[in-house]
Amino acid sequence: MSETSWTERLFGGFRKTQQRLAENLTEAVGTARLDDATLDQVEDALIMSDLGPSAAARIREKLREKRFGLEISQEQLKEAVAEEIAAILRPVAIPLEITAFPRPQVVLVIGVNGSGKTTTIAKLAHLFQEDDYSVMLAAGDTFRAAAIGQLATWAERIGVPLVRGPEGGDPASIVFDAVKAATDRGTDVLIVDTAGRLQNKRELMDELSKIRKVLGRLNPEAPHDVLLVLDATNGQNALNQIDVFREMAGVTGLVMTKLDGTARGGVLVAAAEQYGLPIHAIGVGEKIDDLRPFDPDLVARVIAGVA
Ligand SMILES: Nc1nc2c(ncn2[C@@H]2O[C@H](COP(=O)(O)OP(=O)(O)OP(=O)(O)O)[C@@H](O)[C@H]2O)c(=O)[nH]1
Repeated sequence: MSETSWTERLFGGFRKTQQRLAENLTEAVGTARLDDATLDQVEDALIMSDLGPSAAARIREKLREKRFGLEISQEQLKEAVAEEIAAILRPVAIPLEITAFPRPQVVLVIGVNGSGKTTTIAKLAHLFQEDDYSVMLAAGDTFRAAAIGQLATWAERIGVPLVRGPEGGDPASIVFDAVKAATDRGTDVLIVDTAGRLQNKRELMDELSKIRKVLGRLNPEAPHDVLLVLDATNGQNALNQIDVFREMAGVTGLVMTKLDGTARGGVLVAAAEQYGLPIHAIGVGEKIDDLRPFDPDLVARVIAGVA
């Protein structure tokens, strides 16, 4: 996909977030000079736009440092906010690099059901294919037949091999078979789907640690990446999931999906500020090329509504 159409899609996707922040900020700028009352309002506007108290406080502080007492128009305020959002996003906007030696690089994908996990796996596979990496998928979510079927459909559509077992099968043994198959074929990336039953933490933890153990036996470096897929429409709840999964599964990076069609895209900034985990990619739609690594400056401008 050309960068122009991705940029357009980004703007389209973040429209609701942008509107929310713009509305909230518009209310904030009542006076010509940046004073404490205005800064309070800006901070509130950022919190109401899901950027979280910590990012909001940081942005407020930076604005105060740089502009206190100076005249500021609404446009300048948005520009200044965009710059501070970019400063928060830049350190975490890190694409997922394929560096594992020996191959394959094993990417474990975790997240609650419905977060967009399966779709994200397909989109990630597609991204890697575009970079000429060979990809294999493993259907480690054996809890629901639908999950296996969905992954199989995607695998066929994008033309990547899938290692799968029966519904209720042992995820660890599927992962074992998949790593062996990927190693034999010299596949670059193996992406592993996992079950997302957060309501049964103990079982999920056991399952993940069993998968880890099997992986470790085949390759001490694996899994090389543990990606948590988050649904931006969940707002604050998405952040709680980072806490839970980090503790359970040692998350190495995030993918945030469904940034289109939600006014809660500010949660991307909250996640960046509060956790500092790499955000490898963002999803702004259901199509195969709706997931991309992101340009922090562009996304910051989109969120703040600066053209
Ligand atoms: N609008 C939008 N929809 C998305 C995005 N990513 C995934 N979806 C949709 O979200 C729904 C759930 O996605 P799945 O990939 O099935 O999510 P999952 O986490 O695997 O969920 P289960 O299959 O229920 O375990 C699907 O209808 C996807 O098309 C996105 O970035 N934007």
